[in-house]
Amino acid sequence: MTRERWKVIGLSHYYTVTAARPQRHRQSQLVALDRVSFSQPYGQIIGVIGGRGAGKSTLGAILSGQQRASEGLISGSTEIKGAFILPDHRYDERTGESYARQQLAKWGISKKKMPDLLAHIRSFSELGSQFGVKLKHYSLSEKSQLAISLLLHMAPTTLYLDDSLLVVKEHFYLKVWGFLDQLKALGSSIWVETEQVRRIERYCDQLMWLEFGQLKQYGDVMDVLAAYDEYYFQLSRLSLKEQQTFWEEGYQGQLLEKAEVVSQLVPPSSVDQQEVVKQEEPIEQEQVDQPTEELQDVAAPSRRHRQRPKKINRWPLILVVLGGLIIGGLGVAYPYLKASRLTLPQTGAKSSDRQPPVTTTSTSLLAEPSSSASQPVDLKGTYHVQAGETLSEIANTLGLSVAELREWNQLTNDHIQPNQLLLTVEPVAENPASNVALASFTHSVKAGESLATIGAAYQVSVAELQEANQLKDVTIYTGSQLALPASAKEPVSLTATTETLASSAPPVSDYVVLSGDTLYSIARKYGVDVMAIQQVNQLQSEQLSPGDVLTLP
Ligand SMILES: Nc1ncnc2c1ncn2[C@@H]1O[C@H](COP(=O)(O)OP(=O)(O)OP(=O)(O)O)[C@@H](O)[C@H]1O
Repeated sequence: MTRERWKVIGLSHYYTVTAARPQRHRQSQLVALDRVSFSQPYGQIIGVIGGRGAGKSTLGAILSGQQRASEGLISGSTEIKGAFILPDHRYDERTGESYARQQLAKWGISKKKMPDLLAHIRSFSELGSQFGVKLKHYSLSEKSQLAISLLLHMAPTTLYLDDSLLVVKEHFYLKVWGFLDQLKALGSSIWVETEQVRRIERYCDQLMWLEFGQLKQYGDVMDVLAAYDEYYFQLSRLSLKEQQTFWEEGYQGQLLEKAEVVSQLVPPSSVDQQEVVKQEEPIEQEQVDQPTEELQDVAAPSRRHRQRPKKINRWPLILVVLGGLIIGGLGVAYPYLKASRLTLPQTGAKSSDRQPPVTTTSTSLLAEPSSSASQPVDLKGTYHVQAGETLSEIANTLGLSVAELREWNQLTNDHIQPNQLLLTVEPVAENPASNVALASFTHSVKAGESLATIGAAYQVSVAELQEANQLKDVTIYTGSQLALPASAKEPVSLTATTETLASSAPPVSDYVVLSGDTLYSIARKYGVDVMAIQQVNQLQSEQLSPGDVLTLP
């Protein structure tokens, strides 16, 4: 029986993202990793692949101890973790040798072993006399050669390597792989993230494929590659616009929205322009290199006991309503998807319907449109407004009065929009907490709500809402009725959901000052103000010493 080195269970990671104008600093939690679980035997090279923003680097940062996960458990011996990181500008004034010496000291290499190791690193890196030159004079490939040589000579038991940073000449690249093979033989777990899977495919024992924070497939290299190729082949057949929508929906699906400060609904085009402020939570290597063979909770301490977004049982009434709808021959259309023949919901890592990750072999993006989806049919008791129609025309057509339509739809005037869904029966009961008209199974849009916030509340994706309402974009109007898709669950108060998340957001972390750090470099790294750091820490000067612990504002 193969002994597993790693067992990772339900690894999730959230980032707080803040959209700048025009959304007035709306905050969301981005699910960068969504309950990823896997195990890995000793001495293997795992290739990590996936589209943009799939969560690869986040996984790497967690596995290599650069970052703590929001949730999840990792078992296994993890004595020496290493990630391939190029020296940044903080080290500009150091020579390659002094940088290497400092890193080795950080990793606990004794003074006795140091000269020997430095000599090996100098030779392996092929830097020669440049080893004694300041890093600010190094080219990218020279920095890359230095960093990888250092890392390999640490013989880490767990190593995460982002292939795209390995900007080296071919012969050096091959030399690195030769070394990796030796480490593998010693039992190291090696993770190589790559954009060019063909470049590393032959070296890998297994492939891990992530998309939108979810584990899509993990296992045999050829199997995963076949599925991955097919997925991207199908994607490439879509038009550029459809591809953009695909990526946008995937990203939106990862967001747990905070509904509050949305002053107005924003059309999709403006989403592209939004500036996302990333909040990083790096931690120091030494803090996490704790040897352990136990299953350990890898979440940040403050978040270990956080509540997950509330799990809601399926609303029994939905079944009743749905039964009726299905029998009534409900058909919904999603014109965009129909046209593209692309089923997107599985690709969006919809935060609200997150399932325990499964290794899936189904990767086809294509689905034949079902016959029931070919003709848009309104939900029973609702009416989709067509372009140019007025409220009184609709009332006439339906044999209703304008007053009835206004009352049932809570309209304060007769203004209606194309595609707006109107209730055409009197709501039987209203659940004030959920804002749902039970009779018709619709949601009345309130000011400040968006498809994403409504989707989060009912645990459906934006795409599903668009499909149910024949919406080509995400524009919705206050007061209008939205049809809820069949998969909608009992709504939660969105504020409660987002508050739970917000309260579990990472606290302001402490930073341990490293040699070479300055107040300015720390401030720049964490996007905070130098004076703010001074104030919070009551610093009288800018003088810092390695080992000082700073509270970051
Ligand atoms: N510090 C951060 N703050 C906020 N969001 C972040 C942060 N770091 C990453 N993200 C977001 O998390 C998601 C996963 O990012 P990650 O870098 O792990 O993906 P990736 O698979 O490495 O992407 P790529 O291949 O594009 O580099 C992305 O949507 C990214 O925008």
